[in-house]
Amino acid sequence: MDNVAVLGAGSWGTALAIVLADNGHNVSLWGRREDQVNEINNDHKNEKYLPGVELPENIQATTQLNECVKEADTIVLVTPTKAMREVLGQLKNELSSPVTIVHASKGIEPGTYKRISEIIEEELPESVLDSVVVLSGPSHAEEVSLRQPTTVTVSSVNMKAAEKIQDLFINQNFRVYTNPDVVGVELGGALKNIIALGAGLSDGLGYGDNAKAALITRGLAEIARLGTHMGANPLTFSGLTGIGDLIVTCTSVHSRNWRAGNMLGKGMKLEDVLENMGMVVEGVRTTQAAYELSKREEVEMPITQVLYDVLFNNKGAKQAVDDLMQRSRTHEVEDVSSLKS
Ligand SMILES: NC(=O)C1=CN([C@@H]2O[C@H](COP(=O)(O)OP(=O)(O)OC[C@H]3O[C@@H](n4cnc5c(N)ncnc54)[C@H](O)[C@@H]3O)[C@@H](O)[C@H]2O)C=CC1
Ligand SMILES: O=C(CO)COP(=O)(O)O
Repeated sequence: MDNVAVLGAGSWGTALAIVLADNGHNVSLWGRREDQVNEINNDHKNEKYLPGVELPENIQATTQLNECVKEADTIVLVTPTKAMREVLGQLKNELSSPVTIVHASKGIEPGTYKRISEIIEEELPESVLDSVVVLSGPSHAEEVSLRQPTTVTVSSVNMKAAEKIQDLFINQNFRVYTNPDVVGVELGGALKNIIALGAGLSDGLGYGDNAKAALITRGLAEIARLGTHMGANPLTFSGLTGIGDLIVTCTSVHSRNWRAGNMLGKGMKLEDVLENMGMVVEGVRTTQAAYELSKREEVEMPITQVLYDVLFNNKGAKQAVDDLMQRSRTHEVEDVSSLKS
């Protein structure tokens, strides 16, 4: 039985805390709001993020970061990508010996184009960082919290650390695989959110399954194109953290990215969509980061490009789909294997 600190008491942090608590670990969950922490400790609920779900009693929440991490053998970071540097800045002051950090967030930082494991390594000194492990895959919090069958992948340059984290999380409802390709695992998880926005947008416009299948397939092609260019193993994109997560995010009503795209497709403005959601929609910032990175690296990403124009340049949703359909003709498979279209 381990002591595990989970930083981020939103949907995914709370769902992962449930998995860990089901496995018998002592879980300390860090939240920002006093009322939410009281609700978790006294009523064993987190109604805003996981309505109707009863939380195990071995999850104890706190607003005090030092309290949360002081006994922790492992720290699981599950705040939005935007908050990572701020949270790591606070965490650095609370650590005195090396600890394994697991992160389960999905994004790329605009401006630096860093993956989250790179941000962690930048912000935490080696003296307090044992290993970084990424946890990713097709896993909506709503289903994980109901103990529905789910599979994820953990990845690290230190495979012993990845296996330790596999042991920590795995149970009969939550099957955990390992993969040494950190770059591919992180990029697959981050970039699929862009395509999910596109799938929602297409559904919002009233287009059908043909359009969605096209977005998923051609989306995977551009994810793999950027990913392999950045050093990922192409095979990772046919796994759980590639096509697996792409399918679940593009087809599930649980997906915040899909829902945001859907509202955009129905004509809502981005700022109203984000306000309406009240939860993180990682795909918006990731679209900006991936668009800029693809320009810098000269990697063609047509879906990302039109999504960027919809989000940041007022392009209409229908016009975006028309633009994709009217691109100059190209090969299909060559496009992936030669990394050029
Ligand atoms: N919800 C899901 O099913 C899944 C989410 N993820 C990823 O997990 C990450 C977190 O997502 P969710 O939990 O769903 O988001 P959420 O919107 O449900 O919750 C985010 C939580 O982070 C907290 N937070 C925000 N800024 C913070 C800051 N500066 N300091 C401390 N806490 C802060 C919020 O108060 C909230 O409790 C995202 O990167 C998302 O892509 C990954 C897999 C599944
Ligand atoms: O990453 C997820 C499922 O694997 C969650 O996706 P959303 O952030 O779109 O809800």
